[in-house]
Amino acid sequence: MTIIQHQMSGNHCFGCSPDNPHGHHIESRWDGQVATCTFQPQTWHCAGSPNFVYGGLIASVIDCHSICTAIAEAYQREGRAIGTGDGILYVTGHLDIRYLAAAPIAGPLVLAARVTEAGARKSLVSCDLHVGETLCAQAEVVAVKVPASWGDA
Ligand SMILES: CCCCCCCCCC(=O)SCCNC(=O)CCNC(=O)[C@H](O)C(C)(C)COP(=O)(O)OP(=O)(O)OC[C@H]1O[C@@H](n2cnc3c(N)ncnc32)[C@H](O)[C@@H]1OP(=O)(O)O
Repeated sequence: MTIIQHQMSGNHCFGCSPDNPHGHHIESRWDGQVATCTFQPQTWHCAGSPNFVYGGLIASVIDCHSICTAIAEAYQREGRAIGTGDGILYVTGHLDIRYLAAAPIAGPLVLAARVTEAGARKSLVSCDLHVGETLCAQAEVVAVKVPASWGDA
């Protein structure tokens, strides 16, 4: 399955660049409809309790995974392999997360995202985050298309 981040050059993102030494290095696997991501939290990613994952970390991985899903779907809509031809870039316009159950720090966090609506300037992405059988968070993301030069600004 295609790893979205491995197809894109010039990616400095804290959440998903393979080249950012301080980042989370998330990897989003795209099957043409759904993108999945598995993220293993570390003990220092905890919330007030050492046993549960910090909500900001959950937001971070959902954000990045969802935007990369929007990017992958946009390339597909144009009939191009990810990262080929003129760059396609989306940024987060709106991130709406419902934290439904505390996520055990033992993880792993398993994310599944899909584009639910796609327009010329924005895409809506829905993302679920499970640990085991438990749906811990559910998010709706507005991904807004920006010029590829945004990545170099
Ligand atoms: C190659 C590497 C790739 C790596 C992936 C990186 C993932 C990183 C994810 C991030 O963290 S990105 C960083 C956090 N986000 C930002 O910094 C974005 C800051 N905001 C902006 O730059 C602008 O406000 C934005 C580009 C989002 C919108 O400005 P525009 O002037 O381009 O939007 P415009 O007003 O023309 O609206 C275009 C469409 O988007 C919609 N829209 C814009 N901002 C929105 C918003 N905030 N919420 C909801 N919808 C929004 C707007 O309604 C409209 O919808 P319609 O086409 O249906 O009319």
